[in-house]
Amino acid sequence: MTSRDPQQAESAGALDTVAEADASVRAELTRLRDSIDNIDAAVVHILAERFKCTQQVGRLKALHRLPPADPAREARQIERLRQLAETAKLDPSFAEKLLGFIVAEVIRHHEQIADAESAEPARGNGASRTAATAD
Ligand SMILES: O=C(O)C(=O)C[C@]1(C(=O)O)C=C[C@@H](O)C=C1
Repeated sequence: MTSRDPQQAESAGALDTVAEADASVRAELTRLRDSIDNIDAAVVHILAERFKCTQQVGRLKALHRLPPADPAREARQIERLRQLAETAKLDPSFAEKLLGFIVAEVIRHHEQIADAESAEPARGNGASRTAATAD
C-alpha cells in the first residue's frame, strides 16, 4: 500500500510519511537503511574497480586490434553468474540482466578507446606500440 491514493491510504490506516511511524519502527528502518547505504557504497566501489580493469582490457584490445566484444566470454560469464546467483538465492535472470547492463557499458568504452586509438595511434598506450615498431 502506498499513500499515492489518499482515499485508499486513509481507509487502510496508512501513514503519509515515515516521520509519523512509531519511534521503534523508525529506528529499525534507519538501521536497515544504514546497511543499504553501506552496501550501495560497496557496489559503487566494486564497480569502479571493475571499470578500472575493463579500461585496461579496452586499451589492450585496441592496441592489438581485437574486437571490443567477446560473445563467447560473455556466455561463460552469464552461465557462471547464473549459477552463483542461484546459490546465493538471487534471481538468476536479474543477475544476467545486471551483467548485460554492465558489459554493454564496457563495450561502449572499448569502442571509444578503439576509435581514439585509430584516430591517433601514436597517443596514449598506442605510443608503446609505435615505439616498439619504430626504427
Ligand atoms: O573480457 C573481455 O574481453 C572484456 O572486454 C570484458 C567484458 C566484461 O566486462 O566482462 C566486456 C566485454 C566482452 O564482451 C566480455 C567481457
